[in-house]
Amino acid sequence: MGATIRRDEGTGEIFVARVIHGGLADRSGLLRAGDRLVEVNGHPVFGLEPEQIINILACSQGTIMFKVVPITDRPVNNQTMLYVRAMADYSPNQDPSIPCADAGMAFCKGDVLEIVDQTDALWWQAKKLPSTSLCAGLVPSTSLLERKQKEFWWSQPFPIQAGLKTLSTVDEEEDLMAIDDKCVETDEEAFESEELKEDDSDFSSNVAGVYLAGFRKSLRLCRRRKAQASGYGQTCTSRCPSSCLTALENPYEEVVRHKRHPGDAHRLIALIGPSGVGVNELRRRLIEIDPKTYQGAVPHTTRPRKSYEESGREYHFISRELFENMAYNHRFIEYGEHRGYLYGTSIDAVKQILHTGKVCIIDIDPHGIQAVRTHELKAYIIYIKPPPADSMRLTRKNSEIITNYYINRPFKDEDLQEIEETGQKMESHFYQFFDHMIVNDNLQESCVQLLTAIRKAQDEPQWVPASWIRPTNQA
Ligand SMILES: Nc1ncnc2c1ncn2[C@@H]1O[C@H](COP(=O)(O)OP(=O)(O)OP(=O)(O)O)[C@@H](O)[C@H]1O
Repeated sequence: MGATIRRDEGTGEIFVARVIHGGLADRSGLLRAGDRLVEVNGHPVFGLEPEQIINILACSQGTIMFKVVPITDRPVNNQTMLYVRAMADYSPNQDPSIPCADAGMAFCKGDVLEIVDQTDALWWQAKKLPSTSLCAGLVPSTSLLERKQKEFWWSQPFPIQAGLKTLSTVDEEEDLMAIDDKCVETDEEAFESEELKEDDSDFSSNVAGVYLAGFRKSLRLCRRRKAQASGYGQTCTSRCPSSCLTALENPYEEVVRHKRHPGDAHRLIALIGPSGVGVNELRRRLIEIDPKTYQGAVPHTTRPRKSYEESGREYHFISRELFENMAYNHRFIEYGEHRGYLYGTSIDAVKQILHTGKVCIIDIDPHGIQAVRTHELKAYIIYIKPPPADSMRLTRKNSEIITNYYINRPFKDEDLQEIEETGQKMESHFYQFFDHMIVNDNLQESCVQLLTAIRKAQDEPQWVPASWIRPTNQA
């Protein structure tokens, strides 16, 4: 019927506890939360348990008659519409504390919910969007879900701090020894020459005079090692202690429907995915298709400039002191150290491209998420998901992967397995931050999907955090 009842334990009286928005009782307009129930089909209900009253209802046929004493002070519904993105999963069937599991609504991380009633401090009523259902369902309020999350937190098998690792599992020291012993491909000299090779392949493909910056292998290797050494969560915590944890712990994030004004800067496009899935291949192809529209951010480094390099083209070459200063002032989306030099992608390098009217497309790893989900960058985050291992084995037959030890070598089964596992962990921890997902199976199709998603992100209304549109001090 779309209503729940409760018994006042002191007096034995039965009251309508809540009327579900859009349900039968609500549509009839005859029952309100707070009404006192006196009789059901002629049976006095005073002193009965709610279950006994439900039994009377269940055995009734045809018209059901309620005798009620209406509540005198009807609460005025002056609530404004609230839309939130769920940052956690919820299942009413596994929640013993829900007043009525049948009236509950399950949701998953990333779902957008329309909160239609917040009168109850513990149980809100919501619809999942897009929704065709007239009837709302019960969901825990923010404070209740926070409480539940804290209880749940201790039973998590993978707390965020230790949840993810990258393709290699050895620690930094073992790693260097392994390089000396087994893998001559990546000793310093070979690495340098690989960088040179990379210069040929990356920077000579300067389409229409545009250099493809931000694809340097040293930058990608540095990220891989940093993640390996510290774990995504820890790095994140140390870099952005308050904002990051707040976002990870908030069970709901208020969102609004927002369409970019044609005169505004484009939204930053951030690709994320397990190392080796093809994030950079997709990014590179996109820029090559239309370099006048798409561009990568030029990274910063403290390594010395080589004779053929230009500052601001391959990298912004800066001193260690300046780099550390920028890091201290949170000017980097992410940064790390590789072979004694610092590398990073700065917020200003992204803004520089956005100000030219182009679409800036970068790749980030999970600890860069909070740095790009801001009012000024309004990042649209696209998760590049690995296809099932069998399919990957086929499509990657002739492809090569960068690992900690080898610059380019054919994919092995353990790489595919590791990409799949890392992808699963990424999804399970960070799915709520992904605006779109592309399964990178067939490369051509993935490119088309990427182009379409980016166009939609720039030109069609999207759900974005409300703080981006009504910035607060915290945002
Ligand atoms: N759909 C695909 N089909 C076949 N090969 C692919 C596909 N996507 C990517 N590749 C190839 O897989 C290899 C790894 O891709 P890429 O370098 O883009 O990885 P990545 O996700 O950027 O990871 P990392 O930054 O660690 O290198 C490359 O050789 C690339 O050409």
